[in-house]
Amino acid sequence: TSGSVATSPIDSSDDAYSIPVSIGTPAQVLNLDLDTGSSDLWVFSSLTTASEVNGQNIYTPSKSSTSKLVSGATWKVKYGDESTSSGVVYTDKVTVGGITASSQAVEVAKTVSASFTSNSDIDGLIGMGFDSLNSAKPSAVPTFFDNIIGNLDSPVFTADLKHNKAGSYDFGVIDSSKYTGSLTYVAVDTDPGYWKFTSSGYGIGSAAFKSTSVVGIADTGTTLLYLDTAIVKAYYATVSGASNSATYGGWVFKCSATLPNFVFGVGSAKITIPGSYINYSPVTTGSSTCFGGLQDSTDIGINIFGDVALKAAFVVFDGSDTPRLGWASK
Ligand SMILES: Cc1nn(C)c(C)c1CC(=O)Nc1ccccn1
Repeated sequence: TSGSVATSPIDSSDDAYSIPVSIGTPAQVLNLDLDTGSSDLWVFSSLTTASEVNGQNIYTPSKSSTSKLVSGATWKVKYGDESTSSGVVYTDKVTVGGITASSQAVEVAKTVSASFTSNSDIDGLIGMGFDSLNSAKPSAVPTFFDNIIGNLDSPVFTADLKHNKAGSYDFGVIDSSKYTGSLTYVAVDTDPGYWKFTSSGYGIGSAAFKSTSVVGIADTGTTLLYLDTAIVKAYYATVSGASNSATYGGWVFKCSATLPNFVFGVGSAKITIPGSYINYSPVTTGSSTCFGGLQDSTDIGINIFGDVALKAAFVVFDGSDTPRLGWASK
């Protein structure tokens, strides 16, 4: 089988991209953030502390004839930005893009942290990382990709994220109409569980491409592009008035600034991120100071090719016995 689901940015800053996911019988449709940087499928639910629910769609297991409690199982996930959620585990039927996992572990939240409560556009996450990142106890539960991969025509899913418009995630098929040129594949290191790869270098504006290994993760669940200090400083050195602001916790500049393109290498291929994608958003609504879409990864401890980078490319997440990433321009 193969399938495709539209994915839409949740706001004008492309802060996250959601997909409709059907859970249970009859179907309860929730808008989940497909996240290649984590491996828990968790949802706002009828069990979530009422004061922590703020407009999200919820999954009510008791209303589904196919839900089953996984006795004794709990989960607690903590993301790099310190956001958290935790709860218990059910299995139920889950359908994405016409593809069904008949007994998918659905991690039902009993509590979520403030940043999830305040985002009414996201009803949970669907993790598409490797099982080692799954937080369920006493044992990890399989991801949606784990559960469908054996039925897919090809053991892959692809990401075609776009700026300010709907894109798509495809499962089991590589749609060559969605990219230009050819795909360049690079090896993935699945330790500790991310889609971790090595970029072959970078270029800033019209400057010469710098061949250098940049290890990072392809992470659809992270908004921005986070890279090493030297690269980030070199980039913002070309933006007059840019500064690394303690107030705002990162690089800022005048919203009227013209930003250079940023190129990153994948093998011999090059992906160009338009400078406009790096003008992420005003620091506060209406401000003339804007926060950069490229930020320093030092405090994170790993480079993250988040949505700012991914939306400039067509990306194949190849889950074959030797996982790899395919990259193409579009
Ligand atoms: C690792 C990291 N440090 N910092 C500052 C950020 C933003 C990250 C990435 C991150 O937290 N991503 C995330 C958050 C919630 C849900 C899914 N992914």
